[in-house]
Amino acid sequence: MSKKENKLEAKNLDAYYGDFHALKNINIAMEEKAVTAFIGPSGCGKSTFLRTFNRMNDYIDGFRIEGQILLDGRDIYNKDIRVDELRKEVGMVFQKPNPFPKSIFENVVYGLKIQGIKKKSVLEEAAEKSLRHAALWDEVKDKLNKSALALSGGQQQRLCIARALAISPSVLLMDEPASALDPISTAKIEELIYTLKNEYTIVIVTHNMQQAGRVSDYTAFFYMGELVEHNKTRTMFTSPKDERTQNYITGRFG
Ligand SMILES: Nc1ncnc2c1ncn2[C@@H]1O[C@H](COP(=O)(O)OP(=O)(O)OP(=O)(O)O)[C@@H](O)[C@H]1O
Repeated sequence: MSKKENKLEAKNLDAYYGDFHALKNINIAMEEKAVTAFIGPSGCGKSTFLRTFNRMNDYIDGFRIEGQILLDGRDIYNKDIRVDELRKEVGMVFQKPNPFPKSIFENVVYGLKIQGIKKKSVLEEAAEKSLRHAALWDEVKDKLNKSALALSGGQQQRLCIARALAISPSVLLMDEPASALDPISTAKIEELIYTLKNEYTIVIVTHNMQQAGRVSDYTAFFYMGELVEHNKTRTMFTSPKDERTQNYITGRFG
């Protein structure tokens, strides 16, 4: 099998919140249609780094980057990049499920409606496809017009994944997507991530090392704003190269 292309890359990336140097000379290339987990102790920069891939940090006063973030080889911080177009390509799911106070159906088709798609049959088809993809269809198909807020936390998170998938991204960023969920819902999200990687490039921030071991092909370990080590997950967990990685994965700090 030929080697997969690099979907996402960071080159000599530094990031700052005002004077605070949050990410220090990060270099990484992430394969397409693979799952990469970002691990590391609290405050080491995982979420900051994740958010650079869809420019979510742009909203934060005083935040700036140096270096490059490439999506399919294109620098997404270039002046000619439209951020709304970028976010269609790079979807995001957050730690706490954040459905809108609308019906299940309206949540899923929200992004499509913003794009101006009005035709009912197109929206219905997209809603079903996305909900099936997010492994939620069977649980909600008879109550699409009910409020999304009446769903369980785990269902709400899968709904948010369906909402992200509806706009056909190629990358899915997930910031601790299961940390607010019970073990059964967590297992469902993990299974889902495993199936989604056939079609999407997935980057997941997780505090749970077992979870990183279960769902990811590659793991990147961050420590105090540095990328210490990036390798195949199995290699990283069995024979880490750096002492700091070893200390972290054996629970000696963090
Ligand atoms: N909006 C902000 N303004 C200023 N500093 C920030 C901001 N967001 C994050 N930071 C700082 O940047 C550093 C990295 O934070 P980040 O949230 O990326 O870490 P993290 O590894 O994701 O942590 P956690 O695992 O606790 O979520 C921390 O020192 C944090 O205090």
